Amino acid sequence: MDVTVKELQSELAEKEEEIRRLKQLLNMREDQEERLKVYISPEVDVGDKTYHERLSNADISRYSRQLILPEFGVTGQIKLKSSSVLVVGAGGLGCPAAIYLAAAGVGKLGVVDYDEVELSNLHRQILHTVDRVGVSKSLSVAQSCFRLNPSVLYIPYQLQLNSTNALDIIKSYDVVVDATDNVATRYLLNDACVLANKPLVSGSALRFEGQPPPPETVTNCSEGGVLGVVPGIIGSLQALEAIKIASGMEPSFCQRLLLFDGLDGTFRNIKLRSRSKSCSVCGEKPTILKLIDYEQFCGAGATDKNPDLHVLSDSSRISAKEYASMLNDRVPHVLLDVRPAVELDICKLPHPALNIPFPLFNKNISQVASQIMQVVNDQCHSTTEQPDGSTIQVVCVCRRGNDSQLAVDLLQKKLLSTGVNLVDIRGGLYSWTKQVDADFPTY
Ligand SMILES: Nc1ncnc2c1ncn2[C@@H]1O[C@H](COP(=O)(O)OP(=O)(O)OP(=O)(O)O)[C@@H](O)[C@H]1O
Repeated sequence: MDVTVKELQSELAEKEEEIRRLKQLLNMREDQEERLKVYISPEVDVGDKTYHERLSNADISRYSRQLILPEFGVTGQIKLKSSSVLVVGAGGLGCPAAIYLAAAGVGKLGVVDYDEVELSNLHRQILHTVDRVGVSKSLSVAQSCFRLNPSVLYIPYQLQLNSTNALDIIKSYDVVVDATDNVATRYLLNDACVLANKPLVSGSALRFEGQPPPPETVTNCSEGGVLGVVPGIIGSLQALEAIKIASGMEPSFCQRLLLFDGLDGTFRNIKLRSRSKSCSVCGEKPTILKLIDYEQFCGAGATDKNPDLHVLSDSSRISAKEYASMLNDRVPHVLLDVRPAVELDICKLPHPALNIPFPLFNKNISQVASQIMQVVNDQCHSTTEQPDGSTIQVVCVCRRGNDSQLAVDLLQKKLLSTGVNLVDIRGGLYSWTKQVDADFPTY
């Protein structure tokens, strides 16, 4: 009975939250419509596209500094105002891209993102705010842009762009900006834009670099890290390119790739080879005539959410709570932390740990295994047997409980004959915060 009441309460809370968000969206749309009546100049409707013939006085004041640019001028502004841009991804790249497109006066701005704002987004996803943690990212970006320029029509899409919905959404926009963070969506957007004949402006930013990384090193901001200003620079460049295309100016990166290195402050501009006649998407005899399953094609998910690995059997895993009891009971063991050294400065479990970052396991497992055995032997006075005859435990931990499993798996094969008992902490430091110490930081 209790469970049912709890379930109903949580369902009710979810519904209330949904109603709150829908009300927010409705208010925003109503407000927008009101202001649009004041701001928008006379329009001529041609099919499903709205063309503006002239600029209002408010437009002239607002855009005056770009109107006096001979390369852009009134013609460019009117074209921009008649155009629509879809920004896919409302994160580190999408925020700067969207705000500059809105500020410059694009006519319609669509923003796609399935995710919600998290605290760890705010150092670089600068249109979201502390009070919007938990709110839809696409809505949050639309709200921030609306505050800057209410004359733009904003369409937030809280959904994951996939092979089923992509063409339908893309077809009502003139330019598409890829501000996502995973390979499957990048392929999807490429093919969808070729099929729909829409220009695509792609960008990527990781660590200190604004460039696509080599496939074997593909990671994401959550794993690889990123200095917030780097996506700011790349997203702004994407906005510039999209504005040029939408306003009828010459694009700069057609068949070109710009590489940015924030560590040494350099830009490199690389010429790409021209369209291949044999390309299966845009070649002379294309074989891809409709969107395919890009997650399967890339062998990777279309979100950067890390799936939980299940590599070890239950007997090789302990919970964070069980480890806390081990510490409490002073059970002798070796704690092996496999996170990169830089992450140890952020937080550590309350027990001295041997730190061997996980990439070293793949590089030289023999050396790693002997390093661990040395520490185990030192601790047990040259024996793996404890006074009561049981074997000593090596407890492996990482941030989320994926690398720790892979590390234990590799070590178990290597140390099979030594009698060392290897386990990992299920869910890593995340579950330590959840199960043992709510004050322990998560990152
Ligand atoms: N297929 C997709 N459809 C809609 N949104 C997408 C899709 N793929 C990625 N995104 C969105 O693109 C954005 C990419 O931005 P970014 O990498 O800065 O954010 P993040 O995923 O929140 O970062 P972190 O890795 O720190 O969690 C994310 O908000 C993500 O939800």
